[in-house]
Amino acid sequence: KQWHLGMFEIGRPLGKGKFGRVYLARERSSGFICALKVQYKSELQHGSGVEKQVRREIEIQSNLRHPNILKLYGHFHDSKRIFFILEFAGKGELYKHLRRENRFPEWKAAQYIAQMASALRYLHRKHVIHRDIKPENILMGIHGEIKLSDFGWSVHAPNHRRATLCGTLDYLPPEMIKSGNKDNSYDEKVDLWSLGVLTYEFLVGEAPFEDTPVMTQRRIARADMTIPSFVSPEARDLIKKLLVLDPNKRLPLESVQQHPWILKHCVKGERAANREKSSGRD
Ligand SMILES: COc1cccc(-c2nc(Nc3cc(C)[nH]n3)cc3ccccc23)c1
Repeated sequence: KQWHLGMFEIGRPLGKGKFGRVYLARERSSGFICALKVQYKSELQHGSGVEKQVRREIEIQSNLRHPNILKLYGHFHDSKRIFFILEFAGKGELYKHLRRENRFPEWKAAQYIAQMASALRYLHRKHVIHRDIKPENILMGIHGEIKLSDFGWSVHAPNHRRATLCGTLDYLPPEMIKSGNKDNSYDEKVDLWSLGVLTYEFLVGEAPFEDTPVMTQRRIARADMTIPSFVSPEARDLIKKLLVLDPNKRLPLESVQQHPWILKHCVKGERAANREKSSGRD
C-alpha cells in the first residue's frame, strides 16, 4: 500500500518524542484514527547508525501483532521527513500517569507487569529484544491497557551493541554496562532485568538504582538496591528474582506470569467466574 501525506487529515499535535513530533491523524478514505510520528531526516545524523536504527524499527515493529505492542501500520517519506503511521493510544504516556500518581497501587502495577510479560514473551518468541523498556516507552490505551512502543533500540537476539547509549542508565542491566563483558554480547534476558526495574519503579515511584551516573553504574553492577517496607512480600519476591546479576538466573517470563503476586491481582474473568461457580461460593 503506497501511503502519502495527502491521505491524512492532521489533527492536534500530541507531543514531541526524542526524535520527532507526534500528531493525531485521520486517514481520509476510511476515517481511521491513528498517530502520525514525523522525523526530520536532517535530525537523523548520517552514518551515526541512527538511520539503521530507524530502518530496523520499521522492519521489526511492522511485523508485530500483539494487544500490548503499539502497531506500526505503515510508513512513507518525502524529501525532508519520514512519517510513521502508528496505532493511537488514547491515554498517552504511562510515565505521565506514574508521575501524577507518584506510584501505582499493587493491583494496578501487577496488571501492567502481566501485560508487559505477555508482550515480552511474544517478542522473545520472535527473537526480538526490546532493550529499552522504561515508562517513557509505554503508552496507554483508552481501556487502561498498556502498549509497548518505540522499537528504535530493539534488535534481533543475540546481539552486541555498537551505537552509543544515551539517556538514562537506570534501566540498563549489568551485562550492558560492564566493560568486562568483552564484546558487549547479551540476549533477551536483558529485558527481564528491565522488567524488574519497571516493577520496582511502578511500586516505589523511582528507579531502584537512581543516583549520580557513576553511582548508578556501580549500584547496577552490584544489584545494590533497597526495597521500601511498604512493598508487599510477594512483590518484593518478584523484584528480587528479576534483578539478578547472572542473566541465566533471572525468573523466566512464563514464571513471571505464574508468580503469586501476579496471580493474586490478575484473576482472569471467566476462569475466576468458573472457579467461583464450581466451588458454589457466591
Ligand atoms: C511528549 O509527549 C507526548 C509525545 C508523544 C505522544 C504523546 C501522546 N500520545 C498519545 N497517543 C499515542 C502516541 C502514539 C505514537 N500513539 N498513540 C496520546 C496522548 C494523550 C495526551 C497527551 C499526549 C499523548 C505525548
